[in-house]
Amino acid sequence: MWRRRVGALLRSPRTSSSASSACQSRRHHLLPSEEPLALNRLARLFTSQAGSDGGDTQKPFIAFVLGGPGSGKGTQCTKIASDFGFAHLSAGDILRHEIASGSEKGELILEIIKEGRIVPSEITVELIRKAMEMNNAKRVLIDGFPRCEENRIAFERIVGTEPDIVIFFDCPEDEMVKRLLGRNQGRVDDNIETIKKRLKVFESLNIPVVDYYSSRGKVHKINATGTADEIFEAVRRLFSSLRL
Ligand SMILES: Nc1ncnc2c1ncn2[C@@H]1O[C@H](COP(=O)(O)OP(=O)(O)O)[C@@H](O)[C@H]1O
Ligand SMILES: Nc1ccn([C@@H]2O[C@H](COP(=O)(O)OP(=O)(O)O)[C@@H](O)[C@H]2O)c(=O)n1
Ligand SMILES: [Mg+2]
Repeated sequence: MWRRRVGALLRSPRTSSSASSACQSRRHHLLPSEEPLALNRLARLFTSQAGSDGGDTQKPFIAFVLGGPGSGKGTQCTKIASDFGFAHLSAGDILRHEIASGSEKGELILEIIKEGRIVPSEITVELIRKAMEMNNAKRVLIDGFPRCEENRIAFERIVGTEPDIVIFFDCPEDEMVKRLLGRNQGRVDDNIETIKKRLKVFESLNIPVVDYYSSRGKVHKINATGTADEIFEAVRRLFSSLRL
């Protein structure tokens, strides 16, 4: 079974203390009252899967797509999805969708995104898990996640698997800033003040995740300068070489 059994999940610690402090203060941690609900839902999922297919579900091929804000993750993921048959799950889009739903959780997410900080991992991972479950795709791109060690550890704990590969779009800061200021999608975080904060968060919290996966031989670094089509040529070469 590619996902961890629920008993093991219930026994695991929520997050190690070093992991929780890795992202930021725990001020906005998931409300304690919400966790049992999440675990109950997970328990139901495991029960129903065991009944329908004997307990085993095929593990999808998972690619985490990382890079600084404006490095072109979303642009390249759209192309990969269309040419290589991947589902594209953008963590940022999933969080913005939750904001648009008008939920209480959405209000909290909005405040965090405006400040360029990272949303508590349990919230993001639970939303990604649900999106993966609904999608049920065999090949999945998870764009903009994990943003920090706490994200990474929470994914492993809640979804119970690791990515097959990690794509890292390497782009100079001045180019990222130029692209973000020209993005023009009306995003609350595409202003110079928030962009500076996002770049700091990227350096201090996201690069360590890239380093972690590099040490495990999973990272494919792509030079993200040049036109989107030029960059996609390198991406295409990489995906064509994978055993999917
Ligand atoms: N290679 C590129 N050259 C110039 N602009 C680009 C390139 N790739 C993407 N863009 C533009 O830069 C902005 C940020 O790209 P996006 O794909 O949203 O990046 P990310 O998801 O990493 O923030 C968008 O307006 C996009 O159209
Ligand atoms: N794993 C994630 C992804 C995004 N986010 C939040 O959502 C914002 C926008 O993320 P995004 O992936 O859409 O941003 P881009 O890098 O695509 O510009 C981030 O700056 C974070 O505030 C998060 O908290 N955790
Ligand atoms: Mg994006």
